[in-house]
Amino acid sequence: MRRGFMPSRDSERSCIPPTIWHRSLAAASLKVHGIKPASRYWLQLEGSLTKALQLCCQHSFHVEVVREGFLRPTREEALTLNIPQRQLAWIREVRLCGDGEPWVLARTIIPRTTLDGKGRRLRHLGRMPLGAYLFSHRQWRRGPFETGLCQARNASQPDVARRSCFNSPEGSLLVGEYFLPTLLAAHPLGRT
Ligand SMILES: C=C(O[C@@H]1C=C(C(=O)O)C=C[C@H]1O)C(=O)O
Repeated sequence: MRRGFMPSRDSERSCIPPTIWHRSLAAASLKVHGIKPASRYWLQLEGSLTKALQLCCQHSFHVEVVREGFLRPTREEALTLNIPQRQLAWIREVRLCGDGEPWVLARTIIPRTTLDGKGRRLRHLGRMPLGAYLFSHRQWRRGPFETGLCQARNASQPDVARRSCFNSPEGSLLVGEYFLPTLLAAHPLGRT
């Protein structure tokens, strides 16, 4: 079982806690005393997370860009994407907010080669959800999910996450989604 420990990087600036990645939800479940039903629901959700969150909103959904730019991925992220360990990548960290409050933190790593050609659009998403781009271009295919166990530093931080690679002829990118307690409390089983 491949496990990746993502040590805190720029931890004083990143809002995302260090996370240990496991090949599957079952593998991650063996490491903790059970994973809550609400966490399981969101960890296993198929399709666009953005769309699922929008269905839970009473009045508004928006993306807050926390930081975006050419930064160095962690060694573990570079290994996952099979890119040189010291190569910069376009890194996007956002909050996905429902009805005005953050529900999901997301961290996306986009290798430089993926930004060539049509992929250059990925540097200019701004407040447009990444999923709106990926799921509207058929050449992008999502790989399997890994489950992450976060080292939350306080009760407002996520304790579970998922991540997957999206692949296309233009290249790949790695999307991590960290589920906040606010979402799990308000919408334990998604739209009701
Ligand atoms: C991949 C998706 O895009 C979402 C939007 C993101 C963004 O705008 O940066 C990042 C992760 C996702 O939760 C999705 O909607 O499933």
